[in-house]
Amino acid sequence: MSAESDLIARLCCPGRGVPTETLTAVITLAVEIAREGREGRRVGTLFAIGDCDAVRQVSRPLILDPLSEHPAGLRHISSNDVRETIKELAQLDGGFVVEEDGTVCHGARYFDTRSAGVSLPLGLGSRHMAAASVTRDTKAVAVVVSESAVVRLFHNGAMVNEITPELWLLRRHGLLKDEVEDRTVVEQAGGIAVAASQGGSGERG
Ligand SMILES: Nc1ncnc2c1ncn2[C@@H]1O[C@H](COP(=O)(O)OP(=O)(O)OP(=O)(O)O)[C@@H](O)[C@H]1O
Repeated sequence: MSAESDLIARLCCPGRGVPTETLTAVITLAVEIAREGREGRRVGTLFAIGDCDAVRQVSRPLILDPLSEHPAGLRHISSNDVRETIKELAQLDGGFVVEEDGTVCHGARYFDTRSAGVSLPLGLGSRHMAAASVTRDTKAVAVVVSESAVVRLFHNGAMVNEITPELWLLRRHGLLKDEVEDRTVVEQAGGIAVAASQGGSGERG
């Protein structure tokens, strides 16, 4: 099992309720947004996945919601139409809320943010702080696309992985050799540690 699929499996533990397929689909979409941008510009956005009732309590719409009124059956993340719609909407301020089953329920959502009790590397801005905050206040897992074209995963109020889109795609297509170095964040009891690890065989806390 690779370092990333190992981490995804742990983030998708039964207590959290986010299935592996949903988290993998969101990360893959996030990687596409990071790589493609939109109309020649870099795009960043945020996905909060799971525990949607609690996430709604700590967030609010920034505009009339572009997604929520459509039938749930038309809003699944596996649909090409939905993925292209999300890529378009990702240009707006705010982020998306995704149900455990992969139904995208809200877009352009602002997440209430408090910095107390979150763990964030210096240099990251308010979008990442919002992701850390929503995962501290709920059981959601958050995926951030940075305008710097990096994808970061958060849970329990902390960043747990930093994904380089090209490495993710190479690994998914089986083209990444094990010795290629990757930057992996390793969960430890009560916190996290950042480690430079060998792809597919990272150290474990
Ligand atoms: N609390 C929030 N909830 C949802 N979206 C937010 C929130 N705070 C900021 N954002 C979004 O993040 C955008 C970028 O903000 P900022 O540059 O401070 O974040 P950042 O963490 O540095 O992200 P990036 O790496 O993409 O620049 C804002 O324009 C806004 O769309």
